[in-house]
Amino acid sequence: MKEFDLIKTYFAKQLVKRKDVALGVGDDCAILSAPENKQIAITTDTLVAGTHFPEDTPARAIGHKAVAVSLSDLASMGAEPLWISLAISLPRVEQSWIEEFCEGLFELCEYYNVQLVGGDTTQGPLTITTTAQGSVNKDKFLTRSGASRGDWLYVTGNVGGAALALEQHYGRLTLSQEDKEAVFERLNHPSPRVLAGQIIKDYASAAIDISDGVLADLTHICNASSVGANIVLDDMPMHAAISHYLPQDKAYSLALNGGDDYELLFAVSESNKVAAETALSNANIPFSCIGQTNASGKITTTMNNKPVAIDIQGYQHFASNE
Ligand SMILES: Nc1ncnc2c1ncn2[C@@H]1O[C@H](COP(=O)(O)OP(=O)(O)OP(=O)(O)O)[C@@H](O)[C@H]1O
Ligand SMILES: Cc1ncc(C[n+]2csc(CCOP(=O)(O)O)c2C)c(N)n1
Ligand SMILES: [Mg+2]
Repeated sequence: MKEFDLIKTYFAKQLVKRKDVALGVGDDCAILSAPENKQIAITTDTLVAGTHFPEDTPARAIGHKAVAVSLSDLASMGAEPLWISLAISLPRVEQSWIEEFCEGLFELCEYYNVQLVGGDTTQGPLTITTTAQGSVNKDKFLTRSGASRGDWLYVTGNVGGAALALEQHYGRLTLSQEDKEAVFERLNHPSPRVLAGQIIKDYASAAIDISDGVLADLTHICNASSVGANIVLDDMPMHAAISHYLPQDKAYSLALNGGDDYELLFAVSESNKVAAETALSNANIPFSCIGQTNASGKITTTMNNKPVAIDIQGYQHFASNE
């Protein structure tokens, strides 16, 4: 099967058909109708085999994750997902692999009514690049730069599960079968917090999605907002399996620096605190208040009201080049 047959057989066959897509897969460009009185949020992510997912990851999980990481970026800005494009480089055509990849990809697209509107198919090392587009009400979006001193900091869900899966993958820890299944689910099937993003856009002052690690992504908010922050480790929602394998200090270091959580980290002013918490609770979204921004210009961590030092070493490409 060659390039054009692949596109026709797999990528042009999606169930989602949006009215705002005048022209989808098949021409030089897609033609999309911008929603009235809205602005478009657009984000691009690349997943490289061996860098962003273990080489033996099931195709279905890779398809899922390719959509999830981009929708997670839209979620962090409070955007509603609309369209996605897919650039895929494949070493060879293995039809069963592509079928499963498309199942993972389209399942999440269908859930969020996102249409695949175009892309590019090439031969090469397994690499997937997604560009997702979403809409926000005019000038009503979240950024990293809106936090003020004294805002409360929150995280959705829990953190560290994916990082624990990678410890198993790289042979640094040996997990029980039950824990392995739970944490590989977190690594392979992250659920983008799209609904949470829609809710907090009315209450939060700043937000980011956690891809590099809570502390590294908090650094992005703090730098962009010119604030410091203190994180209360006692309140950090850690994945339950981590404490089975690591002493407390190593558990925090892994969970807060590992990344791949795809949860939202956001700031809320004192005056919006109750309303934000009520709205998230009403929507059954798990969240934890993990600290507060301040004027220190630094990020500090405390446990039992005492300072504890945790290195901030979020995921950075090219880190090993130095
Ligand atoms: N090659 C590039 N050209 C232009 N802009 C880029 C390029 N690479 C990254 N950026 C921009 O730099 C900013 C930070 O990128 P980064 O990929 O770290 O985003 P992120 O949201 O922190 O990561 P993630 O995609 O994992 O959530 C974004 O605005 C992104 O669009
Ligand atoms: C096999 C394997 N090794 C390591 C990791 C960890 N990892 C890779 S990229 C990244 C940050 C987000 O990427 P980006 O900044 O490119 O969006 C993280 C936490 C992984 N997922 N799979
Ligand atoms: Mg992001």
